[in-house]
Amino acid sequence: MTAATAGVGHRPPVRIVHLGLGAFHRAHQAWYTERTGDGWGIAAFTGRSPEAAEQLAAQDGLYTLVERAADGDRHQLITAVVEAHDGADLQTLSGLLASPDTAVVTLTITEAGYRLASDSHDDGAGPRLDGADPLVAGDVAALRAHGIGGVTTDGAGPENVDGTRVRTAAGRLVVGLAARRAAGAGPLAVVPCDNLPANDAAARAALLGTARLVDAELADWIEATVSFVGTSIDRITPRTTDADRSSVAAATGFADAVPVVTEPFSSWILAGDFPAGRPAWEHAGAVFVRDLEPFERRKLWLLNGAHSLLAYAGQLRGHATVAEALADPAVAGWVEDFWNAAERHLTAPELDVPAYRAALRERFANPRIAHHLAQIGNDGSLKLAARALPVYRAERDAGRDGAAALRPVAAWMDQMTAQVTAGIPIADPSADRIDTAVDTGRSGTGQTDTDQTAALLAVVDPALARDEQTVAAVAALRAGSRTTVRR
Ligand SMILES: NC(=O)c1ccc[n+]([C@@H]2O[C@H](COP(=O)([O-])OP(=O)(O)OC[C@H]3O[C@@H](n4cnc5c(N)ncnc54)[C@H](O)[C@@H]3O)[C@@H](O)[C@H]2O)c1
Ligand SMILES: O=P(O)(O)OC[C@@H](O)[C@@H](O)[C@H](O)[C@H](O)CO
Repeated sequence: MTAATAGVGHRPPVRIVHLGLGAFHRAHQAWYTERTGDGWGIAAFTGRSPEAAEQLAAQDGLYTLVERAADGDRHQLITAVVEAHDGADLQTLSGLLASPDTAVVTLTITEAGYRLASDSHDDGAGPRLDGADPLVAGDVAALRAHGIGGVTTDGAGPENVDGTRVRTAAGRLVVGLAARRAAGAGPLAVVPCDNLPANDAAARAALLGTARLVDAELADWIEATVSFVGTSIDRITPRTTDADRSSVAAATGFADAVPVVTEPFSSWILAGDFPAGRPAWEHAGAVFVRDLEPFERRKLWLLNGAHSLLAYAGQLRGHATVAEALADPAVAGWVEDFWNAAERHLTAPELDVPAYRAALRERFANPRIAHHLAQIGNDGSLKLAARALPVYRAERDAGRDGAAALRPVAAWMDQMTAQVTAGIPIADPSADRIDTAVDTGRSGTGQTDTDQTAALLAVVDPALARDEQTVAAVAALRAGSRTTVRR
């Protein structure tokens, strides 16, 4: 499929730069921008490998979005992504950010992509860049050695000591924003669209943290000029499969290498300033609010928290997808218990939690969306801290035991233990620490299951791991569920 074969004429100019060209960006921000129809084009960069950009560029950025409802598929051609590039192409990124036409930078780089210190939430001071992270340290060293403006016209530029380009999203943005500053192109808005609390603060911490380690003047300029917009983003979008590609080809007649399959539901709630303008996303259903936090909590706790519970408890009970796990009465009961606990702390009337829960039951049960538990279970050490433990803390503060909110954590521990034991790789930035923690409880070490529970909890939340009552409660849940696990 190309623009010519698809009958697509004039394409809009680039006004949005996106980092993290994955399925979700194409199902969500690109879809909203397309629906708005006011002529904003997107230049999207991959995160870690050029493949997705090469595939999309070969189709002139065009792809099919499949809205997969319980009763059928609806196909739509998306034209809003007008350029697709390898994320390592700093020259193109710098050129686009140096243009005053570019007004917005969106991000879907995963929670792990922000490279934040895992104990950030302990001191209450907000998110903080992990300067000791090897990728961050490598980028900082490269940028110091070569200079931020060292991107040459042939695309060569600041390279890490091992010869690879700047690799973190924040490092790349720092290079691009230096070019923008030098060109006098003015302010812009950074709009993170990843599932983490206060994602505006996370993006700010990553970007300013990196800039401060490299060039204090540039950091001051970013602080004064760049706006960080908080978002709550929602649209269940599983990884595209070969079967999806075949069904799209059969339905549309186009051999699309990178279609995206998503649910009909979509939500985008935003709070913050757009100093250089933005598409009228509200015309496509986005909602702009002053206070994002209640909406963000509702989504992260009820949807993503339940997803994590389903991912670990579901896999332990032999299920592969969300719909399958939810059809298991034991798992569904644990989800309802978790939601009951969370709902007690989601009291703003505009949240309408009963309706939100009813919609979630229906969305999760969509039998035609095969959302794999293994994909959702990735990076659990980061996700649980934001999606389950805040509910536990709120319950404890209210004088209750909060056990229902510890179940996702207990299930994660059992799933991690099962994976390590079976030699199944763990996709998590703390995989090595998880491995070591699982070993804590092995026979012959003289340590107990409780020691293992404490060691695993320390990977997720070091402060809670020092609380004996919490460790005992998680250990009790693990012991209780082992008797019901079907292998
Ligand atoms: N898929 C969904 O249902 C959904 C819904 C809401 C929000 N999100 C958010 O979007 C993110 C991406 O989801 P997706 O479905 O597009 O996944 P995906 O695997 O299709 O794409 C992930 C993208 O992030 C990039 N990336 C991965 N790790 C990175 C890193 N460490 N640094 C920089 N970039 C990195 C990848 O290269 C890729 O471009 C999620 O992690 C989540 O925060 C996803
Ligand atoms: O995308 P993640 O990895 O942050 O979380 C996995 C899922 O819970 C998530 O993708 C949801 O499907 C999504 O947040 C729905 O809007």
